[in-house]
Amino acid sequence: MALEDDWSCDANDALHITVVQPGETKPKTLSTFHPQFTYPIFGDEEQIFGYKGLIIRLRFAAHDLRPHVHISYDDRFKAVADTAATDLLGSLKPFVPEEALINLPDYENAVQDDSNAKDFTPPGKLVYSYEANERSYEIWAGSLADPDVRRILDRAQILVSLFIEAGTPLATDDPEWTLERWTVYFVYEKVTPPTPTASSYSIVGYATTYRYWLYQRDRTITPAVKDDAFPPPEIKLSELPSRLRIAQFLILPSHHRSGHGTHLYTTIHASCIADPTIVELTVEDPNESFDALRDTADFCLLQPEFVKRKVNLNPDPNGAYSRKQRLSSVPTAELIPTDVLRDIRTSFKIEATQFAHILEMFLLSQIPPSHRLAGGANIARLLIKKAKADDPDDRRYYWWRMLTKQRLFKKHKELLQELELLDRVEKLDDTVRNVEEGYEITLNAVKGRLPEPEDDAPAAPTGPRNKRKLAVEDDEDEEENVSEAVKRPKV
Ligand SMILES: CC(=O)SCCNC(=O)CCNC(=O)[C@H](O)C(C)(C)COP(=O)(O)OP(=O)(O)OC[C@H]1O[C@@H](n2cnc3c(N)ncnc32)[C@H](O)[C@@H]1OP(=O)(O)O
Repeated sequence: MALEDDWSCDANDALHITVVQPGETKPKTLSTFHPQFTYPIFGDEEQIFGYKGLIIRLRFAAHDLRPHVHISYDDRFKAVADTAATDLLGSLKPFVPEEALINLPDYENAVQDDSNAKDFTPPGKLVYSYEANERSYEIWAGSLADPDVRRILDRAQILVSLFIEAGTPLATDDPEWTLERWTVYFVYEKVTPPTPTASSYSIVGYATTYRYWLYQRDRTITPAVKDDAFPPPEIKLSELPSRLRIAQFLILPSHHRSGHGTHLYTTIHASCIADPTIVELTVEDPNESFDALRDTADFCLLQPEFVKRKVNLNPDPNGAYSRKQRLSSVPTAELIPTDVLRDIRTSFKIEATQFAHILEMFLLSQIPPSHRLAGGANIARLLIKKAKADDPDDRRYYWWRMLTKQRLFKKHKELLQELELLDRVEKLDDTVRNVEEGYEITLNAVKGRLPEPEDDAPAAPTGPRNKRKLAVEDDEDEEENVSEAVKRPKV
């Protein structure tokens, strides 16, 4: 134990990632940061044994990401029987390209005297430019079938293991027809070159996306055996109706919370909307911070459309309030304009569950804060009065909870039906409360980004930003669980 304590160190602390560019006489550091994860490389404990004062420096050239690994330490444990220091190069080799293992002076010379750097442009095509904090940025996109895209992606991919939990690098040596399904987006800052021969591009982040075919059965056609020519004409995957899926999405830590992720996501979304063969945008296993980014971006996109199309909850569905009837089911089509909403969802190409979340957020935002949980709404009274509450905003809030519960129930029906009735009611109640708390956080985050509300319109809530708590887990494609502690922030 004592031996391990003396000679062990935290792998995340030992690994330093450094972005470099040419300096006056040798490369200089632009930014340095630590990884979020090293378990794929050094094991679940993220510990390295056998070194004192260990620094593993992983360098990237700012423009073309030319990589380099340099290892230094003060002392190394001398092997005793079968106890030996971690084989650092052996652990790193599967994750870094061979070119990263040259000696440091050669690497520094290659970066300092790179004769191609001055004319470097990111691979693919320039698709979007923007300014932030008086600095200029560009987003470039190219197919993975392009060798220049593959070269930069191969260099960048170690970052996937270091920053995306359960993320795995892409195989870039697949056959061309499958590489063509992938588009890689790069975000670069346009910088003043530090030397006359240096590049004016500096990496900020990147994302990979792929198309996958969407099976759509035309029910107006009765299947029949056809006498078509054989072999059939070549099918181009890029022309078939598809979903677009974001696979890896990464902004370097030195650029976090400056809106780059939002620009990148919005650019990918805009490309889906512009492409008639793409039916909707989906995301592969998003984490909590990506969900926060996606929710804020989608809310800002859809909110003006909801306002323009006058989407709101009808507080008196089917005249139920006036007739004081007890309804046996949630009258969805009377509460919300389902046709208008279907039209908005398909034209904005947003996946159904994500659209439901954004719609629920919007409908919640239309109820004045004092009639919502966050503003101290009297839930006990609401549960007695239900749809017969006197105030239309109380009725709206009642129906908002019912609609949200209905969606949650449908989605988690099998799991919920395993519970006793009282437990089921309690679980749904907890879940809808957690969902609402999560929505309030997003509404709070988008406050400054949307036009100011009219005087009589409800304002977005204020309050501290806290972590979202959930009772039911959600994932677009995978089996879902009812649980207390979940990775996904919403249901
Ligand atoms: C499909 C996948 O790859 S899932 C994995 C996603 N990638 C990673 O987790 C890798 C490491 N992390 C990152 O690359 C970045 O933190 C990202 C991509 C998640 C976010 O990128 P950023 O450029 O920082 O996002 P951006 O500045 O546009 O944030 C927009 C909004 O999203 C929300 N948001 C972004 N990051 C976070 C976070 N860590 N926690 C909570 N909310 C967040 C905030 O509301 C933010 O607005 P605000 O800063 O005005 O409050």
